[in-house]
Amino acid sequence: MTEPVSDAAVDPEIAAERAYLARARAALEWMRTDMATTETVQDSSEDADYTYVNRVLARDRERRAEELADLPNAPLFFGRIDYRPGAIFEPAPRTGTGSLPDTGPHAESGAAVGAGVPDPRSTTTADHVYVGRRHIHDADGVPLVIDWRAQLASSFYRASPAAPQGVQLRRRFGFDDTPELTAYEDERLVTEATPGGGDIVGGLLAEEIERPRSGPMRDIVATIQPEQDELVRVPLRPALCVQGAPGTGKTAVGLHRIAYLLYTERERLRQDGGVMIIGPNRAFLSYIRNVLPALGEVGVRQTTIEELVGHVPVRRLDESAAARIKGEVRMAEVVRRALWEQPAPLEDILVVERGARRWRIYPDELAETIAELRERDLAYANGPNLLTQRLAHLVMRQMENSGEACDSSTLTQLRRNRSITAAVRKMWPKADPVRLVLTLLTDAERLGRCAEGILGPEEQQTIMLPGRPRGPKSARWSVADLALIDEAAALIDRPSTMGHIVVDEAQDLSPMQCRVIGRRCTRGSLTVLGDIAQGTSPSAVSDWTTLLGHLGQPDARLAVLDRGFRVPAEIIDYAARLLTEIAPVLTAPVGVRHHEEALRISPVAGTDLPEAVVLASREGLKGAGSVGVVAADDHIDQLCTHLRTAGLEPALAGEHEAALESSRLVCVPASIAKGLEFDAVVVVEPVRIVDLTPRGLQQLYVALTRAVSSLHIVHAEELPAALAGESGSAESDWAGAAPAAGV
Ligand SMILES: Nc1ncnc2c1ncn2[C@@H]1O[C@H](COP(=O)(O)OP(=O)(O)OP(=O)(O)O)[C@@H](O)[C@H]1O
Repeated sequence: MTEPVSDAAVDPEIAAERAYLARARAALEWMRTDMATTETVQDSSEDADYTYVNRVLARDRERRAEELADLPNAPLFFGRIDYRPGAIFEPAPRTGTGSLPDTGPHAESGAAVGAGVPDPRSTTTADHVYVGRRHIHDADGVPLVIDWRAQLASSFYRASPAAPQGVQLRRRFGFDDTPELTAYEDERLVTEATPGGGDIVGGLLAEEIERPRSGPMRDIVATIQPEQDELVRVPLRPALCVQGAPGTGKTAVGLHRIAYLLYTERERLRQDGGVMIIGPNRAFLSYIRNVLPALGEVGVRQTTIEELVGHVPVRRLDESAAARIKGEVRMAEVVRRALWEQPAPLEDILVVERGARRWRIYPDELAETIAELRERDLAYANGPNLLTQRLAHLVMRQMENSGEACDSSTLTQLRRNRSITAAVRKMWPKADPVRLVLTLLTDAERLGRCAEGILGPEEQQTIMLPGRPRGPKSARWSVADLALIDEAAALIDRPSTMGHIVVDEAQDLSPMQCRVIGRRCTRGSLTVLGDIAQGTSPSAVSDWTTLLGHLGQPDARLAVLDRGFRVPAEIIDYAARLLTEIAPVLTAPVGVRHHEEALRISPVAGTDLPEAVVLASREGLKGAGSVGVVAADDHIDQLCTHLRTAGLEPALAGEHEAALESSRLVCVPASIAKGLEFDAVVVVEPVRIVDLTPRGLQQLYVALTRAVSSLHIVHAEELPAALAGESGSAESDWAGAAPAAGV
């Protein structure tokens, strides 16, 4: 790989690439104008239908023209791959009539772009294919830039010296903020072996990763790595599950995968209900919210499991024991029993009058009919209709047996018969999922009945709702309760499904939450992202096979990402010491970047701790980008206040939607640190994070792996055993550190 070249004055290549960029920009402008001004197809102003069609077409054109607007901050291309001359483009003379070549979702990789298509970038030495965020062609249909999702573009991401895929050279471009092309970096794939088997991180990639963080997550479309690209492009089905160490790009892969799937399967996904991404909390969703729009996708629902279930607001945190039991799959049967114990036969004979005659259905027949319906896998809400139908049939059969002439209208009349409809209402009461779970968790007798042989008496006691809520509104629901309510709701009426669901931080899902997602998923169209080592919820499972089973996707493809892009090797190696305790089955991740000074550990006296945090924060703020102070949830408010008193202006993550963007310094409760990242991180009193929750070590592992450039651990108490001892870090004894030093 060559050193990045960045001086336009001395490098004629940069001047040439800038000229090409200007040409692409002009072509995009032409595409936009063409889209906006081309006449609508139909033109018959007297015909109302045509007028309507014209309006629809015109609106569609306007929308597509808007999509073609030149985004001010996004370069039109970010890379180039070179093939031998004639491999991609035919060196035909320019005809001016070239048809639009197929570089779309289904175009063949590596095949010539199209017969008779002239190529402005085909030189005597190479065919140049430019890769960007969207396809751009000129007025003659000549492709100037291909969409990164086109099949041909996958070689930009995946070609390697070992498997060059016909690519001779890969060029990555660097841009300034305007965005003007200011640099390029070449990698020769055919003639030059890449040292380290292609595992090195190029200068522009390292620069991109280390670009100071401010605000939400950015897309990585220009620098997707081969192992990531492979996962972005796997087909819709079967389900894909990605186990990835912190910072290996799972979230990025999930988001780019959505953009890719929408490119290749847009219509199918739309017809199947659209695409949705489920994240762990609002802070995380706010952090990722800009990535899909930057990739041109605005119609993707981004939600948490709480919002997805809806029904009631969450107002309480369960004790761990209660959350664990409520999250277990055993609860599905308890809820099922609670719902299906509701239909019950009348104790008396059902008498149906028709004219002068009376027909009778006896309680045992009613019981048999209800039992038969219970056996069937039907949605509870469909029961009344079917029961009415069955009862009408029973009466009609009696009528026929007694010689009465019956036809289809007899059945219709019987179905409307008042005695029958009133009996059905009584026997098959309406069910409301919230009320059902409320009674189940407040009525010990009912819970005892439904949980018989499933939950022990102590477990039953543990999951009862606190207080004596009088109705669904006064009850203080927890997240775990929502999954029970959703289970009931889905038994009553099947929920609508989605074309594709991406679940991030999936390791934290309880089995009952997995069922919430699984039942909304169309035939295995699911991407599951997570890291078993970061499982912090009380009911998190410890292996993917079990979790995928609960999601209803036992045949999912399991892939592993283990090259860490976010966290420097010095930090990830240190944090990975915890793995033997929290996830012994996982191998330690490999950090692709090295920063010798990345890790610093400062033991201080207890009384000095708050000041030491101020000091560490100030130091972090000296660098560019964001600083995160992560501490135990019951400690963070106090630290935040202290930082404010010291004249710093930290935001508190989770306090409001835009907290992460409102200040360079952010205080983060450890419980919501997952998925976030900061240029510099200060982790305060690790042992306090560990002691606060049953999965405290996992919580600490999350906290330690949020840093892009530096991690500073400040502690007064002993470090957890796995982290104590030689770390190779710069260890400074801050006991008695003079806060007045004015750092
Ligand atoms: N190919 C890449 N090019 C540039 N940046 C990358 C690349 N892959 C990952 N990154 C960056 O590394 C950081 C971590 O990525 P991401 O958040 O997707 O990782 P993750 O595996 O989901 O991490 P975690 O498990 O901690 O949530 C992000 O800033 C992302 O932009």
